[in-house]
Amino acid sequence: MAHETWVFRSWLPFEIADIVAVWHEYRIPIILSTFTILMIFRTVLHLRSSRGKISHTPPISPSLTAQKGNLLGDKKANGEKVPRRIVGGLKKRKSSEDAVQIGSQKIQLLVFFSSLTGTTEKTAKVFREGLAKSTQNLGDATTTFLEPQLLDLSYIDYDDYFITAPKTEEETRFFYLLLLPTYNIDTVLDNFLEHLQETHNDFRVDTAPLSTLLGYSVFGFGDRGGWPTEEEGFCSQARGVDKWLAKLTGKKRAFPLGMGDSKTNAAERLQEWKEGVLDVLGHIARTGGLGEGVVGSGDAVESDVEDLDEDDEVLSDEQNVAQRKTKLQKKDGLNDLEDIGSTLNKSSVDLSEPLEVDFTTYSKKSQPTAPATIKEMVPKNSPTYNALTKQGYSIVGSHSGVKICRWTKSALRGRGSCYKYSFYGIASHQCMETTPSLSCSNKCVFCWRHGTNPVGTTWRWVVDPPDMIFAGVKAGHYQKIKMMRGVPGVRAERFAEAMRIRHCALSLVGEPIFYPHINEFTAMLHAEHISSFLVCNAQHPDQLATLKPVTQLYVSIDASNKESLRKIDRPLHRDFWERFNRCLDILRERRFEQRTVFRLTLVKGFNIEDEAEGYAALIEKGLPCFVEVKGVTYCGTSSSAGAGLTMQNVPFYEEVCSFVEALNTALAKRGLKYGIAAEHAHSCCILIASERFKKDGKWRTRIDYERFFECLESEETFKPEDYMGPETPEWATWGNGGFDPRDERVFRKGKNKVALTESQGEVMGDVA
Ligand SMILES: Cc1cc2nc3c(=O)[nH]c(=O)nc-3n(C[C@H](O)[C@H](O)[C@H](O)COP(=O)(O)O)c2cc1C
Ligand code: SF4
Repeated sequence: MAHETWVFRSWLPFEIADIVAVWHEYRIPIILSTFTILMIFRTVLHLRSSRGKISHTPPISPSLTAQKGNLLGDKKANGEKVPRRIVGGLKKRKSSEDAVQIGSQKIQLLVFFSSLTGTTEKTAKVFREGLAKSTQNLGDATTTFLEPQLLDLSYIDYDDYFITAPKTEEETRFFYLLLLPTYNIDTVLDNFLEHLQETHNDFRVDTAPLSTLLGYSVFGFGDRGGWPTEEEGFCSQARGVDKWLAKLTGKKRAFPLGMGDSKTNAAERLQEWKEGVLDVLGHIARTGGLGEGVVGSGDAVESDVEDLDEDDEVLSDEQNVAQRKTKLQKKDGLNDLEDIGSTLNKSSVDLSEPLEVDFTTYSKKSQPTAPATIKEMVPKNSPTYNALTKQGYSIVGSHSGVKICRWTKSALRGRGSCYKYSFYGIASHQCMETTPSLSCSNKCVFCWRHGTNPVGTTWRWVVDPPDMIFAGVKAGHYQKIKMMRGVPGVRAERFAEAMRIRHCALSLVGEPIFYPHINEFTAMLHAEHISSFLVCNAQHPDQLATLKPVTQLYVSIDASNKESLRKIDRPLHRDFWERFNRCLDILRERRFEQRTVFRLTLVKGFNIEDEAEGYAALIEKGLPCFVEVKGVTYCGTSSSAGAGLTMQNVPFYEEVCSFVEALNTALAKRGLKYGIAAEHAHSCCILIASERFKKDGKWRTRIDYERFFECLESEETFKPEDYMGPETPEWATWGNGGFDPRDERVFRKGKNKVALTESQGEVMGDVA
């Protein structure tokens, strides 16, 4: 350094040498201040430029034009066009990523429509205005709903909206609503559908380029006068658009496809659909995402998966993540249901004393002593708990369960209700299947519960309060219904109706009257005008005798004689035959207080052959109002195989019919006034009814539910005839098959329609 200074001095002027000396003296402060000044300057520039951007950004970005250009192809430096890949498809993202950043979310609703004769256009304008008003109050401090925009599909460029979602520089996310008529002549809708299909199949575009949308939902207008059913083309184009958008958005159907007949119910259907959509938008505002949904319960027997078109099976990306998460966190979710109990401080029943109920003997004297510690029937993490939850049950508290049955799912999709609709008017999508006791005292060979439920002759477990069970099963049921929201084919109006439980089938698994507070539980159902169909196994006469009236009371009659009953029900009680007979006596006594039913489940090789006379004798003893005869449902599980059941044990529908005819003749021979009233071939089920339920030559097997509640609330004695409903519809009567003509008949892929659905019944995994 000394050498360098000498060199400078030898040829530089004196002042420069001084500057160098100053530099050496003050270089650190000089560098620091220069750096600070530069940083301040840069920050000021940056702030000025970003302010300019915010104030001038339009809601929909002009960048679309650029994207369009890109789609047609990028140019190489030499001007040659090369295919361009549009990215934005079905990314595997964390579910939270899908959510709009809380604190900055802006939601833009785009209402697309198409119209030829003007009806949809008028409706869409009014709809948009209503939507603008309704969404004004839907947002909060963190979410703003921008004024919904109306877009005519005849005038927009599809590339602007249906290749990728519009982009804005602000944090705005889009939600699409489409109101579409259907035309079987050439219209703009054909081009639109073609565009969606081409985009999906375009090798340059990822398969789900619209996955950045928050969600979408479609409503179709059609004319049932000219196109009565979906097969004949009712709303076919709306259905097509719904399907393609499911693919393009990566399964972001936010609410089921709505459909209305423009000549009759379109306004009503549209209103229901709109309410459903608003509900989802509220959910998005609160949580930033669509929420969860599943195709089915996941169980081979119970799941709907095989009913879905492979490429139509639609769950949102987020839903799929949620579904996996739900599985992983099932335990936590169930804890929520269980927690309902702990939050109910005051139960309507005094539970301070653990209840010990003896079902093994009629003697009132010999109550066994209580065990030192009372255990839970189905403790969490027990093998039973895991097995039941795997089968799709939600366990409520420690001994109750709820599950949505396949018929409920089928009815939500407009594919038919269970036989109880044909016979009694129960709409399956409004029916909750539950039990307050997962434990049973039989091990029936045909039980589709896979032998996983606990068994016992004595209630020796903790007893949960009925109000906790009631709240828990309802919450579990609604949760499962909501999870069906994104499933293809779910009908908007049925989904809306399903959010009000109207019927309860107490028959899921186990034995409902095993539960010591069953009367309090059914009273809670009735207080909310939910009908009660209670099935018991004819093994608990004491409980049956004290049971208060339910809408319809069943006993399972699984055999006509003692030996056959022992083989088929494998009862735990030694005195099972005496118990069984006593139950029949009780039923006979109760037949003028409530509707009583014998449920016969026919198993070939076990309880059909030569037993018609035996069953007729039992009917003579119990004189039930109705006799339901059903072919057994084969579940194809290892447990049914273990019990010795195969498809050979499943009777063909023709065999069930022959048996019913033989039984009917046997009843007539005994002078009993019964007749074959109705059938539901789809589930291999036939109804024999007492002529008490025939008026003016017409069967009246249906129920007037509101009348039932009136009778109950009057606190006066009433008879089953007092709540007898209207005539059984023609299509449900014997000889007409029993399939509701309003529903769409769907046959499973690769299965022989005749063999399965007509002859051996659908495997609906349900005998409720
Ligand atoms: C020529 C013609 C063809 C139609 N084709 C169908 C059809 O295939 N399926 C359907 O459900 N409705 C069909 N419709 C009924 C219309 O979709 C329905 O009337 C709709 O409300 C018309 O809406 P717009 O007035 O907005 O054009 C058709 C109507 C016309 C006039
Ligand atoms: S099968 Fe049973 S649970 Fe399912 S809808 Fe019918 S009655 Fe309800």
